[in-house]
Amino acid sequence: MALLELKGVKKIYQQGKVEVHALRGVDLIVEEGEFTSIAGPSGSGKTTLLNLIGCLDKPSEGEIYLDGEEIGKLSKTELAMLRRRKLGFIFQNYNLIPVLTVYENVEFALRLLKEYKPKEIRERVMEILEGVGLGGLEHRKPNELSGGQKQRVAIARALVKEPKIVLADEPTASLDSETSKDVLEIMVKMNKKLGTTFIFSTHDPLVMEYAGRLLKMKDGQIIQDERREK
Ligand SMILES: Nc1ncnc2c1ncn2[C@@H]1O[C@H](COP(=O)(O)OP(=O)(O)OP(=O)(O)O)[C@@H](O)[C@H]1O
Repeated sequence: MALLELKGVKKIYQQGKVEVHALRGVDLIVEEGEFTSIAGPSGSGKTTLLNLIGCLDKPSEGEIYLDGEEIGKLSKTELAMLRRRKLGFIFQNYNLIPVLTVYENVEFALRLLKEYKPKEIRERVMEILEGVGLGGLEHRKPNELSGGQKQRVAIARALVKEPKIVLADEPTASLDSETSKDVLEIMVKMNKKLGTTFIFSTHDPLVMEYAGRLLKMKDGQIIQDERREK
């Protein structure tokens, strides 16, 4: 079974009396270890699709299987557990906790899981911070970091629990092109090292260039699915 499978997924938002058809029947299979980017014009449904894959919302129709489980059948609590254990999120605006240090921001994601002993937590956090090139900066607060460094903290936070999939909504939108490149290189490196599946939504041609698979969306449907040799 594929890591992720969407079958006939539709999403309809109710805007007062008007129905907005954000996804109009999406079929998609994503295998473990893919580095996939979703492109498409504004309003084509990219964020809606990521939100459904991220178990932040449920489809109006169709089925989504994540690591063998159909997410439409899960309760809110089960969905939250699944999200915590199997998914990592990276956002355009980093979403770091400003009062916590770099170390504590990353540590927090592991503490939530309640599965690791303090020593293990320390080892894992330090290892992942080294991995994303933030060794030595663990005592800084987010406002003492550059944009690229903040996004690296977000990457470390997403990866520290070794999720099955990392979902990144416009991860380079707040970064200049040089920094975007650095951040993408880090994600490629972690994708290769840990085998984590990455799914991006983006307008950034650079992200599309790095992607091993490029999906194009239009009007709530996937209209192109292109794989590239890397
Ligand atoms: N909560 C909501 N309620 C009603 N309509 C919504 C909601 N969220 C999104 N939409 C609509 O659904 C459609 C798809 O939106 P979505 O945010 O998924 O597009 P997108 O491709 O991510 O766009 P962008 O590139 O601008 O972020 C749009 O028409 C949008 O207005």
